[in-house]
Amino acid sequence: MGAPGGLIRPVVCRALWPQAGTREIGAVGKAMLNKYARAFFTRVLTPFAAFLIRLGVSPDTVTLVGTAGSVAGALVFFPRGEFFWGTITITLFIFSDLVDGNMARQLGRTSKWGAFLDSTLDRVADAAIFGGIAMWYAGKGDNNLLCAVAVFCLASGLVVSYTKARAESQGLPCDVSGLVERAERLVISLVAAGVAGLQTFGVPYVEWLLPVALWLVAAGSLVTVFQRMLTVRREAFEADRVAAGN
Ligand SMILES: CCCCCCCC/C=C\CCCCCCCC(=O)OC[C@H](COP(=O)(O)O[C@@H]1[C@H](O)[C@H](OP(=O)(O)O)[C@@H](O)[C@H](O)[C@H]1O)OC(=O)CCCCCCC/C=C\CCCCCCCC
Ligand SMILES: Nc1ccn([C@@H]2O[C@H](COP(=O)(O)O)[C@@H](O)[C@H]2O)c(=O)n1
Ligand SMILES: [Mg+2]
Ligand SMILES: [Mg+2]
Repeated sequence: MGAPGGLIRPVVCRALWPQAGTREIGAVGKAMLNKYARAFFTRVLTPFAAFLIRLGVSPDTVTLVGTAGSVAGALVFFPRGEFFWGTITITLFIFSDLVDGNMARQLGRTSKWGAFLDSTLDRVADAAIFGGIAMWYAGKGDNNLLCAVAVFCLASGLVVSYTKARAESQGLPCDVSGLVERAERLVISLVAAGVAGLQTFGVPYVEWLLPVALWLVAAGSLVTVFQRMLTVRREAFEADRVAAGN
């Protein structure tokens, strides 16, 4: 998980920038879904997480199996244009990303390794999802422009996440999620892909949804990269100023 809600005290940042020592990021720092939907899904998924714990399953196993299932769903179905079944498969597995952390918290075993594994494998699943869509448009979907937009979604999504990871590795809080973080990227793309996939069953007028979603995610991710970069730029300048004693 990125920054948990509540009080954040990054040790390095505090040393560099004492007045930034206590930051309430829970309310302001999260995009819409992470802010509102996460609490709901936490309540819904907690009994399932408890059930897996009773079976002796570890959070890391859930992280790994969830990613493997999402990647398989994306790379088996999407390149063939089977968007309905691809989306159903990915959706079944991708909620593991909300279950693994829930299990770790119930066990009182949240760990730095778990946080690293969770975030790193998020990138793998995201790459497979947008890569699978790009492969469809590069092949039978036969649309170079949409292939490029899907590749842009893939790359910009990675950059969105990288901005935060790189800032935090320097002790700079990146306490703005921006317009489109991971949950938004996935919900917009997967809802559109799933509904567009109903075309296979003869549902008319749905095929335009996926292109629209891709353009939205691409534009939103670009805005988000700038939002995060500007936030980190401000914080980096301030930290440098304080370190220089000005
Ligand atoms: C007509 C059919 C309509 C169907 C409607 C279905 C509606 C479903 C609607 C909503 C589902 C909403 C689920 C939203 C859950 C959001 C909760 C949330 O915010 O979780 C966040 C979490 C990501 O956070 P992490 O902390 O684990 O990871 C961080 C993240 O990777 C950061 O990346 P960044 O944001 O910066 O790019 C990193 O920086 C950070 O390091 C890292 O820790 O959640 C997720 O990512 C998982 C979200 C799951 C989203 C599931 C989407 C599935 C939705 C719909 C599928 C619809 C299927 C439709 C089929 C249609 C058939 C007709
Ligand atoms: N295998 C794992 C996965 C996650 N964690 C911890 O949970 C946090 C992420 O929570 P989510 O609700 O977003 O999944 C993560 O930062 C870790 O602290 C873990 O310990 N092991
Ligand atoms: Mg998770
Ligand atoms: Mg995750």
